[in-house]
Amino acid sequence: MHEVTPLSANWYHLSRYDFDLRLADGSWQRQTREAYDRGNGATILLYNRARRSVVLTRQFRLPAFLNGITSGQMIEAPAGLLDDDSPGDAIRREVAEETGYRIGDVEPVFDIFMSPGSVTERLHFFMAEYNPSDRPTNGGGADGENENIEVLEIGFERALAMVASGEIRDAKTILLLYHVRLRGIL
Ligand SMILES: Nc1nc2c(ncn2[C@@H]2O[C@H](COP(=O)(O)OP(=O)(O)O[C@H]3O[C@H](CO)[C@@H](O)[C@H](O)[C@@H]3O)[C@@H](O)[C@H]2O)c(=O)[nH]1
Ligand SMILES: [Mg+2]
Repeated sequence: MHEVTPLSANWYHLSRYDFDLRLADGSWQRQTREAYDRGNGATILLYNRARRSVVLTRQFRLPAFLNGITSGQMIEAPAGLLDDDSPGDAIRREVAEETGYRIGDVEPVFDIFMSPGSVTERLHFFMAEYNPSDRPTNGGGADGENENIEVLEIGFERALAMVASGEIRDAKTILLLYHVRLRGIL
C-alpha cells in the first residue's frame, strides 16, 4: 500500500487507495481504487412455519430513489450495522428496534460481501422463527434515528411473487427468501 487518502469522513468513510497488486505472472501493477467503509452489518429473515409467513420492512432508501425507484420505498429483511456488537447481538437489537418482535435463537447462514468492488462491508445473514404473539413493541426503528420503518407480515409465496414482479428488489432479502425455499423450511 502506497497511500490512503481520505475523501470523505462524514457519516462513514470513503478513501482512495494507491497500491501495487501482484499479477499472476509475478509482475506488479499500480492501481488506484476508492472504497467505502461503513462497517459490517447483519440481516435476518423472520419466518413462521404455521402461518407460512415472513416479516419484512418498508422504508425510504435515498440511493434507490436516486436510481429509478420513484417512491424510494424498499421492502427489505430487517437489517442494521453491527456498531460495537457481535453479529448475533446486533441482529437481535435490530429486530427489536425495527419490527418489535422478541426472538429466541438465531441461525447463522453465511457472511458475505454485497458489493465487493466498492464497499468493504461483510453482511452477516441469519434466520429465525418468530412468534406473532411475542411482540412487546410495534418496532418502527430506533428512537431518534428518524427511520420511519413500516413492518409487513407477508405470506411466503406472496413474497416470492414480489421478487418476480420487481416489488422486492433488495439483494439480501432475495437471498434470504431463496435460502429458506432451498432449505425447504417454507
Ligand atoms: N444523518 C445521517 N444518518 C445516516 C446516514 N447514513 C445512515 N444513517 C442512519 O443510520 C442508521 C442506520 O440504520 P441501520 O438499521 O443500522 O442500518 P441500515 O441502513 O438498515 O443498513 C442495513 O442495510 C443495509 C442495506 O441493505 C446494509 O448495507 C447494512 O449492512 C445494514 O444491514 C439509520 O437510522 C440511517 O438513517 C447519513 O449519511 N447521515
Ligand atoms: Mg436498518
